[in-house]
Amino acid sequence: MSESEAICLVGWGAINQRVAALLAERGSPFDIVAVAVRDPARERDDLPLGARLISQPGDLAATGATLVVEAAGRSSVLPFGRAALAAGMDFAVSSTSALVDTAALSELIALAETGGRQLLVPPGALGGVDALAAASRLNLTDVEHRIVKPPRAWRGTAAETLCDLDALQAPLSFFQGSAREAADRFPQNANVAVITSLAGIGVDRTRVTLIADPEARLNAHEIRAEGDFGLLEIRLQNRPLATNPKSSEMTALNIVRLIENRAAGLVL
Ligand SMILES: NC(=O)C1=CN([C@@H]2O[C@H](COP(=O)(O)OP(=O)(O)OC[C@H]3O[C@@H](n4cnc5c(N)ncnc54)[C@H](OP(=O)(O)O)[C@@H]3O)[C@@H](O)[C@H]2O)C=CC1
Ligand SMILES: O=C([O-])CC(=O)C(=O)O
Repeated sequence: MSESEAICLVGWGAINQRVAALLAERGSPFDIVAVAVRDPARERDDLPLGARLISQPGDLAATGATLVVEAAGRSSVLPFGRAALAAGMDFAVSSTSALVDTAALSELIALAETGGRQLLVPPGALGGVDALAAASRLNLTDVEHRIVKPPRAWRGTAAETLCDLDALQAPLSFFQGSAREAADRFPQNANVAVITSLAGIGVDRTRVTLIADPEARLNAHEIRAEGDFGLLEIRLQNRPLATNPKSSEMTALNIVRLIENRAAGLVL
């Protein structure tokens, strides 16, 4: 790999802590120069060596980062995305539910284009997004995304108002609707549906089913797409992250892949 790149992480939760740990373990030549958190006064003894804490989007410009990686939450995407792209940094989004807001998405894309930078959407907890995005160059007629997670991954979400998660004896489909509805109602679990939508036929035509399965131990994503290219069927079963059962290990791995690819001679 070539010379190191300066990175700012927005959010210091399950995903970004795992990203930092994986980069360090792998000896990847990247400098995490800053971490954006909501409360910089709170002590954190596990920060990457040399990283400074910031809290405001306006603090980004002085960090010297060239890539900003968001894994914080939906409300952080627009302010940090705006600030990063306006400061000439690329911006990678994890809380993709924020991108159902068409005006916000258009604004970020326009900022990226004006500044010659990129708004990056890594595959998150998914795989096969490349094939879906390629397939969308021809006509796609149908895209469905089913998300199957153990009940504990749905705790603290609107699923609790739709079913009794503790009483489940068999898999229960508690939501069916568009990717837009799924992302708006389940922003902690349905970011992936927006990624599928952006790669495929958009947030209003992508059909989403959410399932709580008492036998499941892993977070599963099943995508089925049909179109002029043929038929795509993908089923991924991801290990949840130790510190957040809603989020999958694959999300951190895909960010590590994005980061390492920026300096790699061979890009995969
Ligand atoms: N694209 C995808 O496929 C996936 C996306 N996600 C999404 O990625 C995001 C991160 O997930 P995960 O790491 O598991 O979540 P966590 O809850 O573990 O961590 C999020 C962290 O972000 C911090 N935070 C929240 N808002 C802000 C803000 N405005 N500025 C700075 N920090 C902030 C919180 O810190 P504190 O509360 O201390 O301020 C918290 O530590 C979530 O939105 C999640 O829904 C998750 C899985 C897959
Ligand atoms: O990690 C996952 O399996 C997906 C997820 O939480 C999301 O899309 O928000």
